[in-house]
Amino acid sequence: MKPNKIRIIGITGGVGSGKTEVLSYIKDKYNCTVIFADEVAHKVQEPGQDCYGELIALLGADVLAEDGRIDRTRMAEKIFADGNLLKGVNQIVHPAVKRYILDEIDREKGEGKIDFLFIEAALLIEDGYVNIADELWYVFASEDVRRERLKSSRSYSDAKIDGILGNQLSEEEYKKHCKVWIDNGGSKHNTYEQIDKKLEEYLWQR
Ligand SMILES: CC(C)(COP(=O)(O)OP(=O)(O)OC[C@H]1O[C@@H](n2cnc3c(N)ncnc32)[C@H](O)[C@@H]1O)[C@@H](O)C(=O)NCCC(=O)NCCS
Ligand SMILES: Nc1ncnc2c1ncn2[C@@H]1O[C@H](COP(=O)(O)OP(=O)(O)OP(=O)(O)O)[C@@H](O)[C@H]1O
Repeated sequence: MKPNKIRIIGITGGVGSGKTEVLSYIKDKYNCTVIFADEVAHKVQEPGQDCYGELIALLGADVLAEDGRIDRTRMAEKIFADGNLLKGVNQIVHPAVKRYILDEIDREKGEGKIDFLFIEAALLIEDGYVNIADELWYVFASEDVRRERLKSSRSYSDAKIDGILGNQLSEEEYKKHCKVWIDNGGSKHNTYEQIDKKLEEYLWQR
């Protein structure tokens, strides 16, 4: 039997738009692999991994927690308030994340067992994943809705949300680059219906 051709789909959207929520539904229902760029970014920052030393050299030893790991809250406070530091961090972390993801894609293509491979990242467009994925999906909800969800579920402060939002693309930019738009401003059920419609269509076309 011919191995499946895997469709590679990048999922993007602003902070709190529902990317993780969308993917946890997809992961349970479809024959796919999901890679979360944030998780990979955290992995490559662990002691002993590629980016650890370089990040401390850039940010200072005061970002370290007592156990020697990088304290994410302290790191976020620093980098989302200082564009140059954010740029420096991105230059260190993003190439390592991309290497990891490209290796995973190669591995999955070699095995040929899944129908879809999803890559979730807030920064897919900025980081050139446009060429890596077969297509990009944009998950969106209004800023007010996202702010409310982030405050209640993650206790993010307004200042933290503002800092992150200020470093992300505008709605128009996201929409321009993404072929599929998923409106997650309503109920989860409504969002799931949009996803099923799209993915079932792809499975039928195979
Ligand atoms: C700054 C860090 C330590 C904050 O960690 P924390 O656990 O508090 O938040 P978390 O990782 O969940 O990020 C919250 C959200 O902020 C946004 N965000 C994260 N990094 C960035 C960035 N470099 N630029 C713009 N938005 C970002 C994303 O929407 C993300 O989901 C962490 O985000 C990080 O390591 N960022 C640098 C690596 C990176 O660029 N990751 C993004 C995907 S490659
Ligand atoms: N349709 C929805 N209705 C109600 N709550 C939702 C809905 N979609 C997502 N949420 C909740 O909103 C919060 C943010 O969603 P989620 O974590 O999926 O966003 P994200 O885009 O992955 O965020 P980040 O950019 O930080 O990675 C979560 O607590 C999630 O459970």
